[in-house]
Amino acid sequence: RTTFSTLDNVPGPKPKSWWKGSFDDVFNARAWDFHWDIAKKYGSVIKIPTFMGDNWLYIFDPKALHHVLVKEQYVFEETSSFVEGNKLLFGPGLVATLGEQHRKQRKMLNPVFSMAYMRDIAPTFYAIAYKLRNSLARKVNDGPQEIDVLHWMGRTALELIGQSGLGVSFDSLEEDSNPHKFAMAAKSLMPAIFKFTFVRNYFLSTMLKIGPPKFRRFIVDLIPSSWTASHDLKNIIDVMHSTSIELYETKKKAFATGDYSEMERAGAGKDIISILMKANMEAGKDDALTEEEVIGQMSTLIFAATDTTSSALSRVLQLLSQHKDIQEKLRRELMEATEDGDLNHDQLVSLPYLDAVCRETLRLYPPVSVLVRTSRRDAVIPLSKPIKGLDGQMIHEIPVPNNTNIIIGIMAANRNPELWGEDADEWKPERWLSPLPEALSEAHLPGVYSNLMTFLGGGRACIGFKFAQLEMKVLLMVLVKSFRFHPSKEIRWQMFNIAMPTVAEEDASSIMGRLPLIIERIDAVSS
Ligand code: HEM
Repeated sequence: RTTFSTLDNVPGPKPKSWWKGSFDDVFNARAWDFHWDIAKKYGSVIKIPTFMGDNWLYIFDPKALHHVLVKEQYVFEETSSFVEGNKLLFGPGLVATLGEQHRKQRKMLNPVFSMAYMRDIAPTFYAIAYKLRNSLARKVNDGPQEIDVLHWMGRTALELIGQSGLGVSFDSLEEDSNPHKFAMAAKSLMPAIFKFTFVRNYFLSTMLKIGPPKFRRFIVDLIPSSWTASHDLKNIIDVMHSTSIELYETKKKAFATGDYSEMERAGAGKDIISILMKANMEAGKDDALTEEEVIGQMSTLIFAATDTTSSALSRVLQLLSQHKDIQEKLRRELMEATEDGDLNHDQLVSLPYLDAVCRETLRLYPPVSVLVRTSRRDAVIPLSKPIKGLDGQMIHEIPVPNNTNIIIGIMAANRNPELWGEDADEWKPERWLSPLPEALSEAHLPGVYSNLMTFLGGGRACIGFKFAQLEMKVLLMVLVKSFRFHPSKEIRWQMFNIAMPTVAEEDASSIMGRLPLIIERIDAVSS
């Protein structure tokens, strides 16, 4: 800690406090300006002072990103706090495992997210989208109404992954239906976890060394009920875990007896977990996952698919409400394309303007703005172009000691003006209709999707990125054809782990989001 290293020599913001450095500037609900300012001021490699003088590295340099996420992905792993925290929350699924165990799980799950699955699942997506449309249509039957779009997108995203991921319906999407307890738990999960960000980063590993799980649970039970955060989180985990086990046992019984009646009410056994369970039964001993690992994928999928998708959908509807011309142009494309009825998967994904609107939204407003990796040994991170160190010397690569935390600047990479041009921070779907800047293709960003880091890249990239795009496109197709969206109240997006909209004038400390928009019915929707 007393030796001056290359990492110390990297420019970055001054620490706000000796205790936490700039940690709270980087990770807080209003951190947008801080992230934009440091990207503009320091460029694509930034030193972030954190807890007690510890330095983290913030990167969006393309070569550095490629190195960390692809080339040396087993050196730069998820942080222990992320993996251990997720294991407590969801069990040993994809987001809670590392190295060989994670690779093995991806090997079993990657084929499930195939193009054939996407084609199969498209009708289920349409059916859910029409249910949503009919409920909204009933609400605006007598004229335009203010509606909380985030509420409906959240319920819909959960229903989409519920039916197509787990083969179960959590929500009839009726106005006054009682959501399933799992749906309630999933909805409260993100805000509940966010309260533990600092504790999770710095103390979780130590806390996990205290006695067996039963003892730790006993300790949590002793925490006074007035400190509700820990009890809320424990109750949420209990509901998600017990529901996953129930579902798993139902499916197992159905496979064993051949009686699919229970399962076929939703998903007809075509859901991700059923496909995984079948493949797992046929897999060799070396490839097969344990029951615990399969069960671990259930809450993982719900967690990974719900808030991300509803955040993206809410954002695109808000943007359309603010850009009438783009909304009309999109509607025209959708109307013309569907003169002869609904489009199948392949027709839908190849509509150019719909695609441009989705890509541009996911570029400028990635639901996940930053992620953290940690070096598991001493390593060297190469850079696309040298930066000037604090001592005036040029730095061409950065040696990082074992256990250095690296912040992956997803949003900063997606808005880098050196790659996207001077209008990088404007929402312009049209940019996707002409060839993209040469600098961008030459940069070789490691993202799995369209030169974007939104779904990350490498062995831990989002496994559901095609699923997410299809969800967005089906819902936009159905909703934009049926309704006109207008802005309502001033909205402030919170930079939680996943971006969430709130109403600016409402309680600033609220961590349950809301996105009121005025919805006007424009077609003869049969309700
Ligand atoms: C717009 C929507 C979505 C966005 C922006 C998004 C983004 C991401 C990102 C950035 C990661 C990397 C997380 C990390 O390394 O810590 C990730 C991982 C993951 N995503 Fe998504 N995601 C979306 C939708 C979905 C959907 C719909 C599914 C499932 C159907 C899904 C399943 C997963 C899973 C299982 C992982 C963990 C992969 C692994 O560790 O191997 N995501 N996602």
